Amino acid sequence: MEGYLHLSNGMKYKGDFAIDGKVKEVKGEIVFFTGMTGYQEVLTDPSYKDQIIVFTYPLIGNYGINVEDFESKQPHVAGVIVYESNREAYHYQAEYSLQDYLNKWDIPMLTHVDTRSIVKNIRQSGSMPAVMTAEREITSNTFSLKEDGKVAKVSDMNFKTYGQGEYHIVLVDFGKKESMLTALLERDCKVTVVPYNTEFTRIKSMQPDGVLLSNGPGDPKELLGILPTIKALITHYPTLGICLGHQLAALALGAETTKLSFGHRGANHPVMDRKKKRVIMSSQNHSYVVKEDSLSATGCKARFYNLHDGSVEGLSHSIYPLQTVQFHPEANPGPSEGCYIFDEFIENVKANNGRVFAYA
Ligand SMILES: NC(=O)CC[C@H](N)C(=O)O
Repeated sequence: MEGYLHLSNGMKYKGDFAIDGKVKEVKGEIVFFTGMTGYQEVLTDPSYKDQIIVFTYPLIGNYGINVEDFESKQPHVAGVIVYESNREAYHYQAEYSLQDYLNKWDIPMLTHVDTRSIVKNIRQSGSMPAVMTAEREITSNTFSLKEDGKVAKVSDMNFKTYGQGEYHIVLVDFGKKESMLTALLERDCKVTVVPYNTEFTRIKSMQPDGVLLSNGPGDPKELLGILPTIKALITHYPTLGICLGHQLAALALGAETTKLSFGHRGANHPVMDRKKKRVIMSSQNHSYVVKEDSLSATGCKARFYNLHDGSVEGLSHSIYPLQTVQFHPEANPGPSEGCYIFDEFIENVKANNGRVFAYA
């Protein structure tokens, strides 16, 4: 069925909705992902909450959707744009085709649009509001987006403990990917997942050996209210911050964040680790970055850099056992070359030996 993608800069693309019935109109910030595979993990990564995602690889869906590679219980994107999508799934583990899976969750997919042209547009105008609809013409006020409150929508508000490992890690859930939990469970941890707004005293009463601040959707500055808790955690426990968790740790220590024009979303972003003097390929999904020139009074130093644009990709701290990364060391999708960050975190946890420190 004929359909349209409208961008707020005035561009319009005609395509086919991959659905037989009625088309649902959706709007969201439009972003693009450059990996050739990994669409299942992308769709179910809560950091993509309410975004419209363009997959740049021209054939998406050929291995279907399986039950093992979900990063959360449901897809979070508002809509999907691909050049061509397989109607059938060709993989022994496939439980659904991509189209059936998206239909099940009432998420529209527009196909046979010129995805290269869309991406060029996003690269020029930046990520922007977009509308997917059956309507050829829309009014400009259709583009107004409500972008706040996404973390509250995706954070699990229940407290749950997983595993029986030696090290007790509290994972603060801003919209976590399952792979982060798995990475800890594989490293002899018991993990308690707590809601994003859990108070410091409650976490302290759980006697953690370390804290993981997870990834999550939206602008980190929306969460200014919880920065005192983040600072208290960083100054009491070995802490690892990933993506949104990295941005929140930086803000809590007095640094600044800013929004990139069109962000980094893909599975082959080269990152320099200045400590190890090596380059790793990384999986990425973010719009915001920590500003390097805001680090001077924070005690943080940029350890990792993105080799495409020089932006900060991770921090270390001169006093606290704090590590943060903007990229995704848990991979899924993408390379796991950065997974040594989890090993370093566990080393910090071991070295601290259950001590509750309290730096001034
Ligand atoms: N994956 C993430 O945690 C993303 C962090 C933040 N929402 C950003 O876009 O920069």
